[in-house]
Amino acid sequence: MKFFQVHETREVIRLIEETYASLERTEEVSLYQAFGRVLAEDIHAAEDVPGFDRSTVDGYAVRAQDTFGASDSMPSFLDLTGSIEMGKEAGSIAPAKAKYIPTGGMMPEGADAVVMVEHAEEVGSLLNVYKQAAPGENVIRKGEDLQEGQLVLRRGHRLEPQDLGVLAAVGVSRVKVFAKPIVGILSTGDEIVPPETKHLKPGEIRDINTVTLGAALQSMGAEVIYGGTVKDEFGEYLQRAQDLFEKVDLLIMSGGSSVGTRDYTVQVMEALGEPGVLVHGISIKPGKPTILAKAGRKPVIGLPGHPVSALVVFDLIVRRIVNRLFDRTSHPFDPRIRARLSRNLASAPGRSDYVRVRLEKRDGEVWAVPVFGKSGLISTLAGSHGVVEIPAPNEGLLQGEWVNVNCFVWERGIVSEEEDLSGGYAAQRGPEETSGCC
Ligand SMILES: Nc1nc2c(c(=O)[nH]1)N[C@H]1C(S)=C(S)[C@@H](COP(=O)(O)OP(=O)(O)OC[C@H]3O[C@@H](n4cnc5c(N)ncnc54)[C@H](O)[C@@H]3O)O[C@H]1N2
Ligand code: MOO
Repeated sequence: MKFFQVHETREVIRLIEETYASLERTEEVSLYQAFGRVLAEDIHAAEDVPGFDRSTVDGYAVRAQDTFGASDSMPSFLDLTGSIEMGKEAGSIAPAKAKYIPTGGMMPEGADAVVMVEHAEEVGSLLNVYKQAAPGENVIRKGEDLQEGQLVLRRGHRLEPQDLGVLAAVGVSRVKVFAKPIVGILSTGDEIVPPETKHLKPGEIRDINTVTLGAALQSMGAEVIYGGTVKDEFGEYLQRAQDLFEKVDLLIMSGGSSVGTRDYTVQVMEALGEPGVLVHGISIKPGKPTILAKAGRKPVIGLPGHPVSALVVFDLIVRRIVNRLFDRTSHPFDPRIRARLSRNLASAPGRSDYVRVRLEKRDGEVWAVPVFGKSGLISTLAGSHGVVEIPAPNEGLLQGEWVNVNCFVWERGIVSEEEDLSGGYAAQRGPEETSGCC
């Protein structure tokens, strides 16, 4: 065992990638149950979306060239040859003809633009057009949304509401997703009692980490088994850990990770199975006494008892392990925002510091205001919006400096400098195609 030989964060992240494997357990769910689940297959569009040219307005389907030069004082005169009904075949139009078309209606063969009703007037069987239309105006082209054969969503992508819309559009009503990883949480400490405890005895404190870690896990799409609290007694601790370990894909233990005489977490982890403890100590603050182990194929993690440390380490390290379990590869967005630091921050070189900050808007700029306090004070975390990292080689950051604030947005993928931020959409569009309505 590497007893408190601290490892650098980067080294630990690499080890996570190399050591813990995807569960490769999948299931099929309907679109109605797919929100928040992680895709276990690439999805290709089996057909064009839409499958036909459609109008985006209520108006008249025309050949654009028949309207060229039209204005209030010099309208174009077209023959009105009927109406298109929603969900029905649209037929065709000949030159100098027009058909009424509702929003979403199918464009008739021969028409390439729609004149809005506001810009035209029916006079008997004639249509006066007062504004010229450009080819393609007010029309969504066949396949403009998605093209047959196109890769639309990638394996490893978490399904958001808009993704479910894409699946519905291409007619995929059931999808293969990764099974939810089952994660067990066990909190240790003689002083820790359940949050429901009305009256605390001297020396007792209520269990904070079980609920904070559980919620963070749930927001990532994991299924949580709450193991409750266990006393600092090796036999009982091991028994409870073993019972929980049998039921889960990942076991998280909070507390007892340091080097106190009753800190049994390392011993319990070693006893759960080979290869045992891989890392005891990371060069970060808070969170130094974090433990990473593996028993058989399963990851077992020991988090520091201090509530701030436990949640900050979850965000930085454990999130990666959970994502690994369902092979989650892509990121819906970058949760870091740029802000200016409101005061100097000192740091000891050789370890990465994660300083809690509150975000404030001052004169149109976002400022990161450090929230100081010991890592045992959960209220400091509740009063923060994220953390600023002071990387290991740095001795601090200066007031007014622009920094990245890693916001506490629990549901998200991993974002680091090296990783691409393209999101789950396989299709990348040019900037000129990203704007516009309808
Ligand atoms: N001699 C040293 N002592 C300590 C070191 C060290 O390097 N040398 N590291 C300190 C750091 S840093 C941390 S963090 C803590 C971590 O200790 P443990 O993981 O062993 O945690 P405990 O001692 O069990 O608890 C620490 C603290 O947190 C409270 N706690 C524990 N579990 C919960 C919970 N579920 N909910 C709320 N609060 C909890 C506990 O009562 C203690 O006050 O070690 C330092 N010591
Ligand atoms: O994990 Mo400890 O909080 O570094 O103070």
